Amino acid sequence: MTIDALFEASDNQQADAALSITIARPDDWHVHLRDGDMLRAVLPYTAAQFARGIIMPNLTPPVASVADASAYRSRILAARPEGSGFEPLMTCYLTDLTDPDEIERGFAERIWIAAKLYPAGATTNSSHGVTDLAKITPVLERMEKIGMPVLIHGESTDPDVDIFDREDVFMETTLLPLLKQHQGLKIVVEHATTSGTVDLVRAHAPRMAATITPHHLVINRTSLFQGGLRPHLYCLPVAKRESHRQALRKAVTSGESCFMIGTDSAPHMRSAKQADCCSAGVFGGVTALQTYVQVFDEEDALHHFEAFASLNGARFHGMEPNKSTVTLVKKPGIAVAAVPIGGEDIVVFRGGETLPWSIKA
Ligand SMILES: NC(=O)N[C@@H](CC(=O)O)C(=O)O
Ligand SMILES: [Zn+2]
Ligand SMILES: [Zn+2]
Repeated sequence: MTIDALFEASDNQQADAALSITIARPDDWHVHLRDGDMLRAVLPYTAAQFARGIIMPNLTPPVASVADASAYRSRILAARPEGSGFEPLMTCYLTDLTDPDEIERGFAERIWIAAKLYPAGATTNSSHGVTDLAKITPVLERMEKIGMPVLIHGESTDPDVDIFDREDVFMETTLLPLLKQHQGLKIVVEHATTSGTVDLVRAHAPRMAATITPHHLVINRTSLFQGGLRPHLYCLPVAKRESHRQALRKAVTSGESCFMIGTDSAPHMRSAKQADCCSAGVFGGVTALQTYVQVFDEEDALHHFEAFASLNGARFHGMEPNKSTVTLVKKPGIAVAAVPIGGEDIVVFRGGETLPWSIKA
């Protein structure tokens, strides 16, 4: 990693010094690429930022077998822009009916590298998720045995639990017992949003880790209501109060190896967001690295950026960091405001805004 003053000729031909940082190319350990036209529209943005990505399996129907995952992987590879070496890392969607032998076969054949646990009804396309953890005990035992991580959307699905408490309640009522029951199981808490969650993850590292999104580092729950209701900032888990955002910023910039990038870039058509019942998901893939590096800069922690962005996730998943690099420059840039699909579009998180950091072309 190098942190430098980069000299570039500016418009008026004077040499301006801009802060820059060069790191091993990052990976995105949690991304939704969808399928079909949407896949083809959004993949180039993720492939421009990241070398590899853990692809979420919540399609309809879900990616729940070796054959499904293998076919989906081929569709992603076929949708890559020309010359892109982006590598999709597949996951299996756990259901009440998941077969431990199928799980092991996909892992042994390197078709998938992890399984995704959605409590049924917790989030977008989770209706086929697990209704009761007891139903997948043999699956989790097998995963523990073969060293295959489970990636968890950690929110309680009890309708009586306040939406802002669902993550903490899940950790208390479901994750703690799970940790006890499966003491060797590797667990990633996806899109952590509370101070309680990051503390829990720290306490159980290194077999436990967490992904943290760019949006949860820059918005809090008040942002959702800034001047009116902001559907494009609505995702699950919903953004929490400011003290939690501060705890997340501390966690990612701390240098601790249990925290890694996971954009949770989750595209939905504008019409699905600006609707009577807005779909959950923030499309952050286009501005992810610009946002993350800005946070590290603001927290005076650029020296810890490469660990979070490019090393911690690879180490957790037993992979080498990428050999290629990316350079980010503290030079204002404007990302596209929306990505068109057919006659419609998908609104980009922080798109159209002037961001203080850019990716060097
Ligand atoms: N994060 C979200 O709000 N939505 C995700 C699902 C998920 O990751 O929970 C999606 O698929 O749209
Ligand atoms: Zn989720
Ligand atoms: Zn997600």
